[in-house]
Amino acid sequence: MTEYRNFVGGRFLDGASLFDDVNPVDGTVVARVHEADASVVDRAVRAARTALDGPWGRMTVADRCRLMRAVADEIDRRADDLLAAEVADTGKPEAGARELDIARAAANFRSFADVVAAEGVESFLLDYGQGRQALNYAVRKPLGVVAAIAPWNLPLLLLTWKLAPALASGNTVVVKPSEETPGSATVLAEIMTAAGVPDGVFNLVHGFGAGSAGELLTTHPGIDGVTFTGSSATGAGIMKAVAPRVRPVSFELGGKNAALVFADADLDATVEGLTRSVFANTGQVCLCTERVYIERSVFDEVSERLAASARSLRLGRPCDPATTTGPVISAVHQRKVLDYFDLAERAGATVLTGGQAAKVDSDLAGGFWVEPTLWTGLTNADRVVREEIFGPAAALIPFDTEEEAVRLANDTDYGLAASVWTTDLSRGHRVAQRMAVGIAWVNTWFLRELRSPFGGRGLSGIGREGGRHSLDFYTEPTNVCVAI
Ligand SMILES: NC(=O)c1ccc[n+]([C@@H]2O[C@H](COP(=O)([O-])OP(=O)(O)OC[C@H]3O[C@@H](n4cnc5c(N)ncnc54)[C@H](O)[C@@H]3O)[C@@H](O)[C@H]2O)c1
Ligand SMILES: O=C/C=C/C=C(\O)C(=O)O
Repeated sequence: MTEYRNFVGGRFLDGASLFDDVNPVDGTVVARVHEADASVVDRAVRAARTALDGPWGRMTVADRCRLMRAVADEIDRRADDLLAAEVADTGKPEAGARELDIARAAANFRSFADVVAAEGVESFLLDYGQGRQALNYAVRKPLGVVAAIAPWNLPLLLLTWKLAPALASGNTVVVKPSEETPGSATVLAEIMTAAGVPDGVFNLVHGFGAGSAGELLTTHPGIDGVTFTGSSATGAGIMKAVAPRVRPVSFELGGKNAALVFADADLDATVEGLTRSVFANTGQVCLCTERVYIERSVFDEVSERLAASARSLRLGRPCDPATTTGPVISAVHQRKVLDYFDLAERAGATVLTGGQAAKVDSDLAGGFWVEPTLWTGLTNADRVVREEIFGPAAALIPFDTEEEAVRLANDTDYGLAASVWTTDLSRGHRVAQRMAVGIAWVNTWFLRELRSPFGGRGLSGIGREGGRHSLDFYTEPTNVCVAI
């Protein structure tokens, strides 16, 4: 049986206890995971501090960026091992995981190597009277020892989205992957060593959240900042944990994302795009659409075509090329999603498609399967339309005017993403700019420019990461003012 160990100061360490790593496709145990206790977490934070004060802390930007590219190359070389670990933990279809999760991990490191290598020094000449001048320049220094806590939906993509800028900026890290998906982060530890990243720069602790490695890490006095991706509730808990020491946080949290479909949209492209935006990764992407507002004149046509597209999705084994959709991550999450299915029906929803636990082959019956689901007959007042489900489901709601569409879309406590579908690009720009979100797509979805600001507002997060925006979190500028 595979065992996933903690990785501290360049060595794999046993944990105080073991927990099961379950494959959501069939409910079988695929590995045993070493849970880090307080002593292992403390050793990891100390190793990170020691590394920061060692050769890594004195490394030139050019050498660090060279190492980031070496990590990306090693990710490419170990792609099959990363894919196997990610698929065993998540049950997601192999083709999609290779194309998105694994490929983006390498791209994240290359993107931030480019950003850091190109980053200059911000400077200003101050004229302060009688011909006198002062030169101001801001040098960026690493934040220090960064705690990176990742979720289970895009484990490697989201972990490396934090790791790449953190390491490229000269920090050292202690990462805590989700207890549901320990595998790819453990392979990444091997990759770091193989790429030449010095011992102690990358440390990995396994475990759970409150009362386990996650909370032990965020409350550790040796942590200089926390970057976290996960639920809004957990984000709030982490804010409390770091508040006594006033440590900075960067949060990518939940979403309740809207799509606006106008009557003049290219309906073929829109139905294809919406099918991806609602059901990608079995709806377990914080950017997924869970509210689809459709101009009334095309409401019936779009609803019927979207339902037909959802019914064409194929739930099955990750290795089957015909599989489009995997299970949800766990029995607990399956119950949460099914409870929302029940809530929708109690709220009077019409189930266009889905609404139940999915029927699968007997050898998969131990897995956590749900039907891709679409509802009509709900409103913004319903809990199912206000609360994040984080599963393969969306409510379809009609609108009559652009103003009404904008109001409905922005009527949420979240603020992560939106998509606007129209062939009138003036309207596309106008409506996208009015979305109270971090990222608004027009006639596309989940198309990512890694240098652009990415993140959410309200319950969807704090801060932006991406390109130079990541440097605002992972570095601390010191402005030097020199009287000339
Ligand atoms: N905005 C994004 O980019 C994004 C990405 C993925 C998931 N999410 C959100 O995350 C949720 C689903 O993912 P999840 O169930 O893994 O989220 P989660 O918040 O339960 O867990 C995320 C991570 O935080 C850890 N954790 C939990 N409690 C903690 C605590 N008190 N202290 C420290 N660490 C703790 C977990 O062990 C895990 O590693 C959904 O709400 C989804 O929208 C957001
Ligand atoms: O589930 C959340 C997905 C987040 C995606 C990113 O952070 C990204 O594409 O960089």
